[in-house]
Amino acid sequence: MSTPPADAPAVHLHAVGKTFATRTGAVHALTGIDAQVGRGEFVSLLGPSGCGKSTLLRIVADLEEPSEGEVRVFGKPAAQARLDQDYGIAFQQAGLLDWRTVAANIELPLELHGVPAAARRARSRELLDLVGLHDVADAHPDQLSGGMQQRVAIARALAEEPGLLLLDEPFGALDEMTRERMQSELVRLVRASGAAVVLVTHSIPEAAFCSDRVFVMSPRPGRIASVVDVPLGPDRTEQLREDPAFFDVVTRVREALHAGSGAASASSASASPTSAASVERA
Ligand SMILES: Nc1ncnc2c1ncn2[C@@H]1O[C@H](COP(=O)(O)OP(=O)(O)OP(=O)(O)O)[C@@H](O)[C@H]1O
Repeated sequence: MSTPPADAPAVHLHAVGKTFATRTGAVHALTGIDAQVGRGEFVSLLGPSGCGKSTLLRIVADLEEPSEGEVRVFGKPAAQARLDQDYGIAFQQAGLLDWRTVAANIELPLELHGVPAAARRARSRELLDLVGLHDVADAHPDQLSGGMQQRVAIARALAEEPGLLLLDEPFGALDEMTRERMQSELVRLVRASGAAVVLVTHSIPEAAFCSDRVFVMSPRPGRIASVVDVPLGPDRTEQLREDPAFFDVVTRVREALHAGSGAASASSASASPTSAASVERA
């Protein structure tokens, strides 16, 4: 394989579509997805239930094959990026192993890839500090709250210093207050690590608070109906939630979501001139 360009975006999707063959016929989950996520950029995927958000994330992660189109992760085919551990992934269920300690859970991907014990331990200590959990390193996951378990899952996803984090509703099972706290922590963590993020969410405020851009999807077959730029700067602190600029973004995302639901046939990323320009921006 030729060497991928050093400035290739974290994610590049061109004309991606996905059709599932089921016993009751074909399910057209995604069509005509054209988008890029820049290095270090935080993008959310928002859209009605069943519009294909998780499927798109799974395609980027090479857990699902697209039926058509091209997927590149840091300029490489998705399968190569998976082999190279270019991304970390976390889902709504933290998916921790209860028989391993918190530190041992974080070290698991490093262990699987043959990283020596001393280096693994050093990395898990560093990550536990980063997520504020160093005092529960030797606890077991079932002794932690849901929010703490999600922090462990995110630390585990960051263990191999990936340039990209793929997150599917990671805070979906948490109460509202914990969820808000986790959002600011997540933004702080990924800014510190420099990773790009693709976050699947159902929450308009979550997408607005965390993202640099929000990709709003139409109902099935899912396409990117519009892209909302979020000009709220790099620091996302709790005060931002009271800021009129934040309300403005929430309103724009909500309007885009409603417009997208009524315009299932709108062409992807061309709902407005700014959207088209944004989606092509690396
Ligand atoms: N393995 C599969 N086989 C058949 N159909 C599937 C499969 N995976 C997903 N689908 C269908 O594809 C469509 C998109 O599903 P997906 O889970 O990606 O949507 P979503 O936007 O993430 O939904 P939600 O917001 O409810 O989690 C749905 O109609 C779903 O039933």
